[in-house]
Amino acid sequence: MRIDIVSIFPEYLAALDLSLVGKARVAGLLDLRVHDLRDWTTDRHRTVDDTPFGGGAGMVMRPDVWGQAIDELTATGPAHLVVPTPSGTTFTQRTAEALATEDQLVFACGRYEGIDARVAEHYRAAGHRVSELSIGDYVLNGGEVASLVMVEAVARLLPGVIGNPESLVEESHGAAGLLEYPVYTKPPVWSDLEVPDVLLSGHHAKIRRWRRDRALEKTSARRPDLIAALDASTLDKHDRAF
Ligand SMILES: CN1CCN(Cc2ccc(Cn3ccc4ccc(-c5n[nH]c(N)c5C#N)cc43)cc2)CC1
Repeated sequence: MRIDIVSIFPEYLAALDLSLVGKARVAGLLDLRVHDLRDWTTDRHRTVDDTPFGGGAGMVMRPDVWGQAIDELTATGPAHLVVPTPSGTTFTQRTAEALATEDQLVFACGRYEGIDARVAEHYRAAGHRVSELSIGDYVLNGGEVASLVMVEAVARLLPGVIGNPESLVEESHGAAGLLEYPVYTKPPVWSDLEVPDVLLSGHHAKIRRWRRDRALEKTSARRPDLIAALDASTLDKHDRAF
Protein backbone atom coordinates (compact mmCIF):
# COMPACT_ATOMS: atom_id res chain seq x y z
CA MET A 1 0.00 0.00 0.00
CA ARG A 2 1.04 3.55 -0.74
CA ILE A 3 0.01 6.34 1.62
CA ASP A 4 0.56 10.03 0.84
CA ILE A 5 0.00 12.63 3.54
CA VAL A 6 -0.11 16.31 2.58
CA SER A 7 0.19 19.03 5.23
CA ILE A 8 1.56 22.55 5.79
CA PHE A 9 3.17 21.06 8.92
CA PRO A 10 4.86 17.90 7.54
CA GLU A 11 7.05 17.66 10.63
CA TYR A 12 3.85 16.86 12.58
CA LEU A 13 3.94 13.46 10.85
CA ALA A 14 7.48 12.61 12.02
CA ALA A 15 5.99 10.13 14.50
CA LEU A 16 5.33 7.84 11.54
CA ASP A 17 9.08 7.25 11.29
CA LEU A 18 8.95 5.47 14.65
CA SER A 19 7.91 2.09 16.04
CA LEU A 20 5.83 -0.37 14.01
CA VAL A 21 4.90 2.01 11.20
CA GLY A 22 8.51 3.16 10.90
CA LYS A 23 9.72 -0.44 10.78
CA ALA A 24 7.07 -1.33 8.18
CA ARG A 25 8.32 1.51 5.96
CA VAL A 26 11.93 0.35 6.27
CA ALA A 27 10.86 -3.23 5.52
CA GLY A 28 9.01 -2.12 2.41
CA LEU A 29 5.63 -3.25 3.78
CA LEU A 30 4.27 0.29 3.49
CA ASP A 31 5.21 3.06 1.04
CA LEU A 32 4.42 6.16 3.13
CA ARG A 33 5.29 9.63 1.82
CA VAL A 34 4.79 12.94 3.62
CA HIS A 35 4.53 16.14 1.56
CA ASP A 36 4.51 19.89 2.26
CA LEU A 37 1.46 21.46 0.59
CA ARG A 38 3.44 24.66 0.05
CA ASP A 39 5.58 22.79 -2.50
CA TRP A 40 2.62 23.21 -4.89
CA THR A 41 2.24 26.96 -4.42
CA THR A 42 3.43 29.32 -7.14
CA ASP A 43 3.52 32.72 -5.42
CA ARG A 44 6.53 34.11 -3.56
CA HIS A 45 4.67 33.97 -0.23
CA ARG A 46 3.71 30.31 -0.79
CA THR A 47 0.07 31.13 0.00
CA VAL A 48 -2.32 28.26 0.74
CA ASP A 49 -5.34 30.09 2.20
CA ASP A 50 -7.69 33.01 1.67
CA THR A 51 -10.73 34.67 3.22
CA PRO A 52 -14.04 32.77 3.19
CA PHE A 53 -16.73 33.67 0.64
CA GLY A 54 -19.86 34.70 2.55
CA GLY A 55 -17.77 36.19 5.34
CA GLY A 56 -17.05 34.71 8.76
CA ALA A 57 -14.02 34.26 10.93
CA GLY A 58 -10.79 32.61 9.90
CA MET A 59 -9.33 31.53 6.59
CA VAL A 60 -10.12 28.72 4.15
CA MET A 61 -7.56 26.59 2.27
CA ARG A 62 -7.49 27.28 -1.45
CA PRO A 63 -8.77 24.61 -3.87
CA ASP A 64 -6.22 25.39 -6.60
CA VAL A 65 -3.17 24.52 -4.50
CA TRP A 66 -4.82 21.34 -3.20
CA GLY A 67 -5.79 20.44 -6.75
CA GLN A 68 -2.21 20.69 -7.98
CA ALA A 69 -1.00 18.51 -5.12
CA ILE A 70 -3.68 15.81 -5.32
CA ASP A 71 -3.54 15.66 -9.14
CA GLU A 72 0.18 14.94 -8.97
CA LEU A 73 -0.10 12.39 -6.16
CA THR A 74 -2.95 10.46 -7.78
CA ALA A 75 -1.49 10.46 -11.30
CA THR A 76 -0.32 6.85 -11.09
CA GLY A 77 -3.70 5.25 -10.40
CA PRO A 78 -6.94 5.05 -8.42
CA ALA A 79 -6.41 6.60 -5.00
CA HIS A 80 -8.79 6.97 -2.07
CA LEU A 81 -8.77 10.59 -0.87
CA VAL A 82 -9.20 10.89 2.91
CA VAL A 83 -10.08 14.34 4.26
CA PRO A 84 -10.07 14.61 8.06
CA THR A 85 -12.72 17.11 9.19
CA PRO A 86 -14.75 17.78 12.34
CA SER A 87 -17.87 17.35 10.22
CA GLY A 88 -16.84 13.96 8.88
CA THR A 89 -18.26 10.47 9.26
CA THR A 90 -16.86 8.87 12.42
CA PHE A 91 -13.73 6.83 11.78
CA THR A 92 -14.08 3.35 13.31
CA GLN A 93 -12.25 0.02 13.17
CA ARG A 94 -14.56 -0.92 10.30
CA THR A 95 -13.40 2.21 8.45
CA ALA A 96 -9.76 1.21 9.06
CA GLU A 97 -10.44 -2.27 7.72
CA ALA A 98 -12.00 -0.86 4.55
CA LEU A 99 -9.17 1.64 3.98
CA ALA A 100 -6.59 -1.12 4.50
CA THR A 101 -7.83 -2.80 1.31
CA GLU A 102 -6.95 0.20 -0.90
CA ASP A 103 -3.87 0.42 -3.14
CA GLN A 104 -3.28 4.09 -2.35
CA LEU A 105 -4.58 6.51 0.28
CA VAL A 106 -4.03 10.28 0.07
CA PHE A 107 -4.62 12.16 3.34
CA ALA A 108 -5.34 15.88 2.90
CA CYS A 109 -4.56 17.58 6.22
CA GLY A 110 -6.49 20.82 6.42
CA ARG A 111 -5.83 23.75 8.72
CA TYR A 112 -7.57 27.08 9.45
CA GLU A 113 -11.34 26.64 8.92
CA GLY A 114 -10.81 23.74 6.58
CA ILE A 115 -10.36 23.02 2.87
CA ASP A 116 -12.55 24.58 0.15
CA ALA A 117 -15.51 22.18 -0.27
CA ARG A 118 -14.96 21.99 -4.04
CA VAL A 119 -11.84 19.85 -3.54
CA ALA A 120 -13.81 16.84 -2.26
CA GLU A 121 -16.55 17.56 -4.79
CA HIS A 122 -14.06 17.69 -7.69
CA TYR A 123 -12.37 14.38 -6.88
CA ARG A 124 -15.69 12.58 -6.32
CA ALA A 125 -16.82 13.83 -9.73
CA ALA A 126 -13.50 12.64 -11.20
CA GLY A 127 -14.29 9.12 -10.00
CA HIS A 128 -12.11 8.92 -6.91
CA ARG A 129 -13.37 7.48 -3.65
CA VAL A 130 -13.43 10.41 -1.19
CA SER A 131 -14.00 9.98 2.56
CA GLU A 132 -14.49 12.96 4.84
CA LEU A 133 -13.76 11.45 8.26
CA SER A 134 -13.70 12.56 11.89
CA ILE A 135 -11.84 10.74 14.66
CA GLY A 136 -14.25 11.95 17.33
CA ASP A 137 -16.54 14.60 18.78
CA TYR A 138 -13.94 17.12 19.89
CA VAL A 139 -12.24 19.97 18.06
CA LEU A 140 -8.65 19.81 16.84
CA ASN A 141 -6.65 22.54 15.09
CA GLY A 142 -6.03 20.59 11.91
CA GLY A 143 -6.04 17.23 10.20
CA GLU A 144 -2.52 16.06 11.10
CA VAL A 145 -3.31 14.38 14.45
CA ALA A 146 -6.36 12.71 12.91
CA SER A 147 -4.20 11.44 10.04
CA LEU A 148 -1.68 10.01 12.51
CA VAL A 149 -4.51 8.12 14.21
CA MET A 150 -6.00 6.81 11.00
CA VAL A 151 -2.68 5.86 9.39
CA GLU A 152 -1.65 3.88 12.48
CA ALA A 153 -5.03 2.11 12.65
CA VAL A 154 -4.79 1.19 8.94
CA ALA A 155 -1.07 0.33 8.82
CA ARG A 156 -1.28 -2.20 11.67
CA LEU A 157 -3.84 -4.17 9.63
CA LEU A 158 -1.46 -4.60 6.68
CA PRO A 159 0.18 -8.02 6.25
CA GLY A 160 3.45 -8.36 8.14
CA VAL A 161 3.22 -5.08 10.08
CA ILE A 162 2.08 -6.66 13.36
CA GLY A 163 4.45 -9.46 14.39
CA ASN A 164 1.67 -11.69 15.71
CA PRO A 165 -1.45 -11.52 13.49
CA GLU A 166 -3.27 -13.47 16.22
CA SER A 167 -3.38 -10.28 18.26
CA LEU A 168 -5.51 -8.64 15.58
CA VAL A 169 -8.22 -11.24 16.07
CA GLU A 170 -9.14 -10.57 19.70
CA GLU A 171 -8.90 -6.79 19.69
CA SER A 172 -11.29 -4.26 21.18
CA HIS A 173 -13.82 -3.20 18.60
CA GLY A 174 -12.62 -6.30 16.80
CA ALA A 175 -14.64 -9.09 15.24
CA ALA A 176 -16.52 -9.78 18.51
CA GLY A 177 -17.43 -6.09 18.78
CA LEU A 178 -16.67 -5.98 22.51
CA LEU A 179 -14.21 -3.90 24.55
CA GLU A 180 -11.11 -5.80 25.59
CA TYR A 181 -10.83 -7.81 28.80
CA PRO A 182 -8.32 -6.75 31.53
CA VAL A 183 -4.76 -8.02 31.04
CA TYR A 184 -2.16 -8.98 33.67
CA THR A 185 1.52 -9.96 33.82
CA LYS A 186 4.21 -10.64 36.44
CA PRO A 187 4.54 -10.15 39.37
CA PRO A 188 1.52 -12.24 40.52
CA VAL A 189 1.06 -9.85 43.47
CA TRP A 190 1.69 -6.09 43.17
CA SER A 191 0.62 -3.37 45.61
CA ASP A 192 -1.21 -6.12 47.59
CA LEU A 193 -3.27 -6.78 44.44
CA GLU A 194 -3.42 -10.31 43.07
CA VAL A 195 -3.91 -11.64 39.54
CA PRO A 196 -7.31 -13.41 39.18
CA ASP A 197 -6.80 -17.11 40.05
CA VAL A 198 -8.45 -18.36 36.86
CA LEU A 199 -5.62 -16.83 34.80
CA LEU A 200 -3.09 -18.91 36.75
CA SER A 201 -5.18 -22.11 36.46
CA GLY A 202 -4.06 -23.25 33.01
CA HIS A 203 -7.72 -24.15 32.33
CA HIS A 204 -8.05 -22.62 28.86
CA ALA A 205 -11.83 -22.99 28.52
CA LYS A 206 -12.37 -21.28 31.89
CA ILE A 207 -9.89 -18.55 30.94
CA ARG A 208 -11.72 -17.93 27.65
CA ARG A 209 -15.06 -17.75 29.50
CA TRP A 210 -13.63 -15.42 32.18
CA ARG A 211 -12.19 -13.10 29.52
CA ARG A 212 -15.46 -13.01 27.59
CA ASP A 213 -17.39 -12.28 30.79
CA ARG A 214 -15.06 -9.40 31.68
CA ALA A 215 -15.32 -8.04 28.12
CA LEU A 216 -19.13 -8.18 28.27
CA GLU A 217 -19.14 -6.57 31.72
CA LYS A 218 -16.90 -3.73 30.59
CA THR A 219 -18.77 -3.21 27.33
CA SER A 220 -22.18 -3.19 29.08
CA ALA A 221 -20.91 -0.62 31.58
CA ARG A 222 -18.99 1.68 29.22
CA ARG A 223 -20.39 1.15 25.75
CA PRO A 224 -23.98 -0.18 25.87
CA ASP A 225 -24.27 1.00 22.27
CA LEU A 226 -21.83 -1.74 21.23
CA ILE A 227 -23.94 -4.37 23.00
CA ALA A 228 -27.05 -3.12 21.23
CA ALA A 229 -25.21 -3.36 17.90
CA LEU A 230 -24.27 -7.02 18.38
CA ASP A 231 -26.45 -9.41 16.45
CA ALA A 232 -28.32 -12.12 18.36
CA SER A 233 -25.97 -14.87 17.18
CA THR A 234 -23.05 -13.20 18.95
CA LEU A 235 -24.67 -13.19 22.37
CA ASP A 236 -25.77 -16.46 23.96
CA LYS A 237 -28.13 -16.64 26.93
CA HIS A 238 -25.22 -16.70 29.40
CA ASP A 239 -23.98 -13.47 27.90
CA ARG A 240 -27.28 -11.75 28.44
CA ALA A 241 -26.71 -11.92 32.19
CA PHE A 242 -24.69 -8.67 31.97
C1 LIG B 1 -17.23 29.32 12.96
N1 LIG B 1 -16.95 27.91 13.24
C2 LIG B 1 -17.44 27.05 12.15
C3 LIG B 1 -17.12 25.59 12.43
N2 LIG B 1 -15.68 25.42 12.61
C4 LIG B 1 -15.42 24.01 12.86
C5 LIG B 1 -13.92 23.76 12.76
C6 LIG B 1 -13.31 23.79 11.51
C7 LIG B 1 -11.93 23.55 11.42
C8 LIG B 1 -11.20 23.30 12.55
C9 LIG B 1 -9.73 23.08 12.47
N3 LIG B 1 -9.43 22.09 11.42
C10 LIG B 1 -8.96 22.40 10.20
C11 LIG B 1 -8.82 21.21 9.49
C12 LIG B 1 -9.23 20.13 10.32
C13 LIG B 1 -9.32 18.75 10.15
C14 LIG B 1 -9.81 17.98 11.18
C15 LIG B 1 -10.23 18.56 12.38
C16 LIG B 1 -10.84 17.75 13.45
N4 LIG B 1 -11.28 18.29 14.61
N5 LIG B 1 -11.82 17.32 15.36
C17 LIG B 1 -11.76 16.14 14.71
N6 LIG B 1 -12.22 14.93 15.19
C18 LIG B 1 -11.13 16.38 13.49
C19 LIG B 1 -10.86 15.33 12.55
N7 LIG B 1 -10.67 14.43 11.86
C20 LIG B 1 -10.12 19.96 12.57
C21 LIG B 1 -9.62 20.74 11.53
C22 LIG B 1 -11.81 23.29 13.80
C23 LIG B 1 -13.18 23.50 13.89
C24 LIG B 1 -15.15 26.27 13.68
C25 LIG B 1 -15.49 27.71 13.44
